[in-house]
Amino acid sequence: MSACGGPKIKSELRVFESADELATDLAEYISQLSENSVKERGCFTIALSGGSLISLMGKLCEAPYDKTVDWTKWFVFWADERAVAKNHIDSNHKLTKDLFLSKVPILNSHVFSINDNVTVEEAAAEYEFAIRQLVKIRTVGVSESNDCPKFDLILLGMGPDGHVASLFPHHPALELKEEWVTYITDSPKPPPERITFTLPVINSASNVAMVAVGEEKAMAVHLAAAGAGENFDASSLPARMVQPTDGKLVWFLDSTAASVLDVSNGGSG
Ligand SMILES: O=C(O)[C@H](O)[C@@H](O)[C@H](O)[C@H](O)COP(=O)(O)O
Repeated sequence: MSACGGPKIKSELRVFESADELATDLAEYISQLSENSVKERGCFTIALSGGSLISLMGKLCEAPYDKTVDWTKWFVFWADERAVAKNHIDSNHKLTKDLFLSKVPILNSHVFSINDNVTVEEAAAEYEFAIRQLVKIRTVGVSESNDCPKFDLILLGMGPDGHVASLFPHHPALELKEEWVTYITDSPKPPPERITFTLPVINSASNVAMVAVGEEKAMAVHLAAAGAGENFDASSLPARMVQPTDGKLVWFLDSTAASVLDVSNGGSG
């Protein structure tokens, strides 16, 4: 692995020769954050996205993590979900259940999936309400700088267009300041209807990990992680708008996704 940081404060870039090496480090990173949160707060709140990220988390289900992680203290959320039935092939819940949740002893009552039986508008409102209840009792922490939930870790994939969660380039959802969870009906990546965390929630997390593998992500990684010109329109690249206020951002990249980066400019921030 080579490590370097971009110009942003509190961000780190981790570049790996292969997706397999990335997956090994990602499992260790998540397990360490889980251990720290359980020690400090008695629980670990983690929000997941869809895509290749979930299979890259696979090593967490293997030794030693299957035994060493305190799974009963995990509370699982989704940073975004597609508006399809929970058993549909496109469902992020199904993906996570098949590849992860079915393999580790996380309590069912600690898994906060998004309602697939109502409209996206209702599902987003319901999800935000559920998170508000958990913030009130401090199962989910609260940001010191605003009243946003402070997840211990939000894991995000990134599309070649720089979208994260279901926040797409130039979409009005990028501008939302008050909402914690919103919905869209015009996703350029199918399916069109989705529910997503907003940027204020993502940027209030204690830790955000952005995970990207593959050459098709290289240009977006370069622009989002390493910097772009001053006149760069941030809304054209949502990944660049991921800048935790008080938390730490770590990029996990394979060498192809990092191929356009100039790592010589790096250094942990
Ligand atoms: O549900 C989704 O579509 C996502 O949460 C989305 O933001 C995903 O993480 C990226 O598109 C990266 O996906 P890949 O890693 O599969 O390219």
